[in-house]
Amino acid sequence: MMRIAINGMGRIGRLLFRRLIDMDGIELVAVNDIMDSDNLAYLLKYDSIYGTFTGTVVHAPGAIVANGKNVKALQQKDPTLLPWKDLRVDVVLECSGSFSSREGAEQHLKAGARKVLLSTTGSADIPLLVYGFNQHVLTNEETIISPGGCMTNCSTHILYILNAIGIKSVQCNILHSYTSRQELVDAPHKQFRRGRAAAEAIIPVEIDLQQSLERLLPALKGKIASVSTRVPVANGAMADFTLQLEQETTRQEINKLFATAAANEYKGIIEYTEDPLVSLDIKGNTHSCVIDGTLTSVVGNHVKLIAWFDNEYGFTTRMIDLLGKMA
Ligand SMILES: NC(=O)c1ccc[n+]([C@@H]2O[C@H](COP(=O)([O-])OP(=O)(O)OC[C@H]3O[C@@H](n4cnc5c(N)ncnc54)[C@H](O)[C@@H]3O)[C@@H](O)[C@H]2O)c1
Repeated sequence: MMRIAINGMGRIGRLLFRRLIDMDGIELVAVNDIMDSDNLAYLLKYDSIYGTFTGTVVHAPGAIVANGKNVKALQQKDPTLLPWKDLRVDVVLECSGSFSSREGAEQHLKAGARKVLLSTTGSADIPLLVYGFNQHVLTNEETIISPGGCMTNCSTHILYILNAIGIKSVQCNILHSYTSRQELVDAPHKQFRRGRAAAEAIIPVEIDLQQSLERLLPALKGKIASVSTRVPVANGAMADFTLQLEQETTRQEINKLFATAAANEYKGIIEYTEDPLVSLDIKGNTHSCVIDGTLTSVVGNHVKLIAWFDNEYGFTTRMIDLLGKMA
């Protein structure tokens, strides 16, 4: 039985809670957030994206009881003060977004956890393991690991597969639902545009996707540019890749490449579809990316490829996959 704690019960932390509570081989022993646990229990029960929890979830003093299982609920801002040693926590799922550097994540180890799995890319000194790409390099020695972000999980496979033809350059724009790292109404923000009303505008934001892709695919260093455009929907993302390949290709060749990958070695990681999807259709999809073959277009060696993903559900699926490798 792997003993798990979740630090940061936001969108990602709560979705992991819902998915892990009844999972074989997992014991969810504690959650921690700076917010009150009765509020967390309420948000676990009623979710604006994925609907009402199908089991039972109630708040008890110092605990959240879900499907009859008692999960300790802590309210501690400083991770070094968390009782991970007493609770014999094997892995902390660090989902607060506040401890994504090595120094930050190490605080959970100091508190007595054996290992930490981030919910984002993290600093460059933390091993970056994208499930379905390089998770096999994980050794038992690693105590802090990163699964990449949702955008990295989508893009890595696509660029790796297309680089079999040869990529000269790639421009990537991830059209992404708004997140809590934006403001709902206009407010001051270090990245000015993230401070603009999230549900009112199409908002380009700076991202670190290029850096993580260059770490994973060093052969593409200097060939990648990326931006994310936040759009007024609460869930879902559409990645739009424009590539110059080393040689001319066809729409049929590109689609065949991805349809074959999805049906074989990338089964469960990549999906290929020719259905006329919109972003809502991707809700609850467990794949890292869903290639939309209807939108592939090619002019000579110039390729446009579109992939959908559920930034929450698809991503937490990969975190859970990676967790399974952390025994
Ligand atoms: N939402 C997404 O689509 C998505 C996808 C992939 C990765 N991520 C990454 O996951 C992380 C969390 O994202 P989110 O969307 O769940 O954010 P969120 O804002 O919904 O949740 C963050 C939670 O952490 C809590 N928190 C803040 N400081 C804390 C502290 N010191 N100790 C404990 N808890 C604390 C907050 O109260 C909140 O409940 C971020 O790093 C984000 O980049 C998010």
